[in-house]
Amino acid sequence: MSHEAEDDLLEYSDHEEQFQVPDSTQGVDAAGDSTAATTADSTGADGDKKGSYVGVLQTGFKDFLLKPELSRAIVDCGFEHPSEVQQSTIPQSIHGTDVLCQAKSGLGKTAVFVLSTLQQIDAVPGEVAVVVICHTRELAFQIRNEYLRFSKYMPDVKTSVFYGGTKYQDDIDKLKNKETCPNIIVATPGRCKALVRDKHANLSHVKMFVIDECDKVLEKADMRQDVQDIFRATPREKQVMMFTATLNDEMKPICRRFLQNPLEIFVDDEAKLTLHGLQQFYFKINENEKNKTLAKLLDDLEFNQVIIFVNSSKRANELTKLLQLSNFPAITVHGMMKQEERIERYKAFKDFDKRICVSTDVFGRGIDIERINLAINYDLPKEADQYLHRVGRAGRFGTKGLAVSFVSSAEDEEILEKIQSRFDVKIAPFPEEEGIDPSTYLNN
Ligand SMILES: Nc1ncnc2c1ncn2[C@@H]1O[C@H](COP(=O)(O)OP(=O)(O)OP(=O)(O)O)[C@@H](O)[C@H]1O
Repeated sequence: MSHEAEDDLLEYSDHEEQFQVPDSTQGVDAAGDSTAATTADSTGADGDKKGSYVGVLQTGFKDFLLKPELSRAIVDCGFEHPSEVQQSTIPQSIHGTDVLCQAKSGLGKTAVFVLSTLQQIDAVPGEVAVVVICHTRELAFQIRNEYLRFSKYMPDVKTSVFYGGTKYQDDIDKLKNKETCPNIIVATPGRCKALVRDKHANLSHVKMFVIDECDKVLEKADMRQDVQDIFRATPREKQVMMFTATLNDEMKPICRRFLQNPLEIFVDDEAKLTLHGLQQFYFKINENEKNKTLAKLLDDLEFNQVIIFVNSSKRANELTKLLQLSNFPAITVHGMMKQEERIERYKAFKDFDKRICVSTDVFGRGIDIERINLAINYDLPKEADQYLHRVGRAGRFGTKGLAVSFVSSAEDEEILEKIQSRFDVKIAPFPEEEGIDPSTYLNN
């Protein structure tokens, strides 16, 4: 089997789709909306301003005493105050402590590991010091871009992204040349494992190992095995950090096998995973009413950008065609597309060139598109956790947003019930008569 064919199998697939008392001595509850943070209402005077949600913490990034080149980049990125999860994690993670961190969607988990690794890195040419693993190619691409943003004033630090569906030889060439060999690798498990197995990636100098969306990455045996193989190629002594918004009790011990005496940050109550800036509604309709309802929503609602989730690549293609025929300028991203095209479309959506994106769960987690204020579940996901991740694409970093889900079967109704009871969120019938005041879900 060719490398590409092989690691394609091991990446996240569309069809794969089918919370908690801190229990460590170092456990901390950093749900992200307890005490201080809830006092900041995202609909307040400057409530639309990104980051204002967490401003009440009254701490600044300067309190972390980061390298000046990192502090400068933080200012350039427009980060004023650390979010609660950043506040509770960074002071220890920058000193090498292992971390297992659960915090709700969109509140800046990425910056925790990007800043921590950049703070500690000693970039030796030709040596890989940091490995970051995540479950999808677009997320890997996005994380690499975060590294580029924050290492802007650290010219010696080189970061590369490796994932399946691209030319294997290009990765090999990059790794074998001391001038281009990255100090930080961001990768999906399949490609990274192949590079390690074939001895193109030397991980013997790795000092920090990160798994983003760790519950997803370690959930299925094949991906977990790949990560274990990569992990084994790194030295025993290193810092390991893991992040996710959802972490059930079965996954915790699996994650802990990779960790030594970690700082554990859990959301002690699943209800706290609810995003308060996000309004959530449903339509109970038949399957054959979905298209008409969707078109009406897209006409009636005011959105900056919208993401529409479906449960298969085929449905994504069909729905996109239909929307285009109705003059909605939609694009689609799913796992059955050429990789370059996937990334091109991700960029077009991220750069606001496109406003409507139909996607499978390839975009269901981790993807951060600032202007999405509307998430639609054309198909309801099969798991309550996945609902939380999907709707979290809207309402990032305390901004406002709207989530609308179509419920069209008895199975959907059960899932809706589960979501509401587990996350203590009220998902109301969509108010068709009175409509929704756009100021409640539209960010300035
Ligand atoms: N302190 C901060 N101030 C302002 N913006 C921030 C801050 N921290 C993070 N952000 C921004 O918030 C957005 C969400 O961050 P990020 O993608 O890291 O969230 P996340 O916790 O990983 O979410 P998810 O669980 O959905 O993956 C990003 O656009 C990021 O740049």
